[in-house]
Amino acid sequence: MGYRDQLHSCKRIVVKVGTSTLTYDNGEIHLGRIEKLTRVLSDLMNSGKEVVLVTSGAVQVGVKKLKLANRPTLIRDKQAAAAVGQSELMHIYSKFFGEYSHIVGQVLLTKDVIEDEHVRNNVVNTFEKLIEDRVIPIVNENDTVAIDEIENIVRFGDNDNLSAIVSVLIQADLLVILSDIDGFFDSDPTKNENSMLIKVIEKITPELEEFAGGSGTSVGTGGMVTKLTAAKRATVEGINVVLANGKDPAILRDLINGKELGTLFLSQKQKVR
Ligand SMILES: Nc1ncnc2c1ncn2[C@@H]1O[C@H](COP(=O)(O)OP(=O)(O)O)[C@@H](O)[C@H]1O
Ligand SMILES: N[C@@H](CCC(=O)OP(=O)(O)O)C(=O)O
Repeated sequence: MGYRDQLHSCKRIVVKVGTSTLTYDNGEIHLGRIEKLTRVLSDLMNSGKEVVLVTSGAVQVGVKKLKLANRPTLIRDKQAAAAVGQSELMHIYSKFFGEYSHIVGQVLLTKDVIEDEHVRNNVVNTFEKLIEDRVIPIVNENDTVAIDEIENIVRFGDNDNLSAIVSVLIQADLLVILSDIDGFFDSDPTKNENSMLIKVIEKITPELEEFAGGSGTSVGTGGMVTKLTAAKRATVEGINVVLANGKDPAILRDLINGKELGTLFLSQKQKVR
């Protein structure tokens, strides 16, 4: 059996979608793509899979709703835009999933939920009950409070790592990160046209980490750096991770059917359920 064949039997799937996939180049919300995404995810649910969606986009949707001329740079301005955008984003997901008779539940988290056992258990219990009730949890960082300070640099939001944390907490079988790029390349393809796609990564080594650059767009946040740390976080805990292009969300179905698309980061251990 090839590496890709095992994806077919994945039952619990976390899908992360980034701002660049949810918006047009002009920053407006890409309703057609979100509609397709919800259709594919609804169909996966109907086929018996368990689906959790981790979505970015709150800041950008808020920027457009508030009719701001530019995406804000100040943290407080981004937080305010996210507060406006998050409710709009949920409205859109609820409307589209509702058309396919699926119910959504909003879960706003911070990455430190894993640090306290009591909090962690509450989060897991909420997810398990939503999944049991066939509700699709829609997760985003709680942008009002989620500010990371790494090496004295204040960073706002990192849904790549949040999606890995959620995948580990709920013991997902597969994490799919949908972005605006075909997968992980040996250098940033938006800067180097000779970059080569890496189809399978058996282990994330320091050499591979050197290939990861920042975001290529003004709306994206973490670029490949956060996607790689997320992939590491999930694969060491026994979860396969695929990074793929979300421009056509039907790719999700093809990936699960074993098609060689995107980059597959192989799980580093057998998962004990
Ligand atoms: N080695 C690499 N392989 C692929 N993309 C890379 C690499 N290094 C940097 N990137 C950049 O990362 C971007 C995707 O990250 P990001 O803009 O944060 O998207 P998202 O909104 O989906 O999280 C790509 O468009 C590309 O410009
Ligand atoms: N929580 C923020 C997104 C942070 C984030 O990780 O963005 P992205 O790099 O587009 O996945 C928002 O909803 O706008």
